[in-house]
Amino acid sequence: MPAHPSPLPSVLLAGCGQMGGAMLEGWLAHGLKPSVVLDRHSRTVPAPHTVVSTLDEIPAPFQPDVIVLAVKPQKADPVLDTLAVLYPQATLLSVMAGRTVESLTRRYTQANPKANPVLIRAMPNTPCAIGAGMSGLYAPPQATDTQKAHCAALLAAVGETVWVEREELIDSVTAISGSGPAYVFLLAELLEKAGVEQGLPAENARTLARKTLYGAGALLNQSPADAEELRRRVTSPGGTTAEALKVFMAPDAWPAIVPRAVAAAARRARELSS
Ligand SMILES: NC(=O)C1=CN([C@@H]2O[C@H](COP(=O)(O)OP(=O)(O)OC[C@H]3O[C@@H](n4cnc5c(N)ncnc54)[C@H](OP(=O)(O)O)[C@@H]3O)[C@@H](O)[C@H]2O)C=CC1
Ligand SMILES: O=C(O)[C@@H]1CCC=N1
Repeated sequence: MPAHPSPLPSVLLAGCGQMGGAMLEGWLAHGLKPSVVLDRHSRTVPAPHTVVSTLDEIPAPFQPDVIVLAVKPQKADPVLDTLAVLYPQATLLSVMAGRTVESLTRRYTQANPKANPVLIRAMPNTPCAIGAGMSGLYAPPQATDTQKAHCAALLAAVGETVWVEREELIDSVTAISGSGPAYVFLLAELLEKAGVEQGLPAENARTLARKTLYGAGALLNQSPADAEELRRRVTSPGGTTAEALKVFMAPDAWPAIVPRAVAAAARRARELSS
């Protein structure tokens, strides 16, 4: 990944697990103003950045441009309570599924009635770790251009970004691109298994499945053609693909299952909202 022409804003990354860690890898590759990572599991970051295992360990003068909330939604409240005292005027970028601007702001101001935070939401995905992330962002009307630019810069440094105009659309983004890599990894697992059932050695089945998803993804990314057209180009009339697609595209198969799965993810995001 090329070095960023100007360093990214300084962050306090609260939570450095799967998603926080993926973003941090990309940010470090780009160049980040001196930042602090909070995570209770030991990890290291190169100087001048520091890792703390509790918020009490943050060096007193440190004032991040953006606090990135990347803990599980169910574990956010104690973190918000302490942050509200330490950083009453913060710009917070939440990548948490579900939790709304209103619920996060309410918790923050309950913990410190003098706090006046601005919450921006984003839904990234783990390919951020290799600069191939896809993030949706939402900013409420009170967010300033600088606050939005800082948050957008962080996510643009690790992939593509789209802004959505209504907060509830972040739940839709979550169900498509936030959770989406898992759907693709599931397909890789199932193709690999099916390859073994067809008699391929396990190592071959694994390579064939992974590289097919990689190649098809890269072609989708580069080609101006619609996915549907790219699919047609593989499907010879009366050939092998058509037989497989009859199974995948049966009315009770993928055309029914994919929207149902996406709706289930979006529903769960709404359940996590408060
Ligand atoms: N995983 C993904 O693909 C995506 C996740 N997200 C969102 O990102 C957020 C994080 O998800 P994910 O990265 O998977 O979760 P993880 O559990 O992998 O990461 C969170 C990390 O923060 C640590 N942590 C939590 N609370 C504290 C605390 N008070 N002090 C110190 N460390 C703490 C956790 O430790 P411990 O486990 O011990 O609590 C864990 O190491 C979620 O809100 C999720 O909705 C968004 C997009 C995609
Ligand atoms: O499964 C989850 O809840 C998180 C949000 C999107 C991806 N992982």
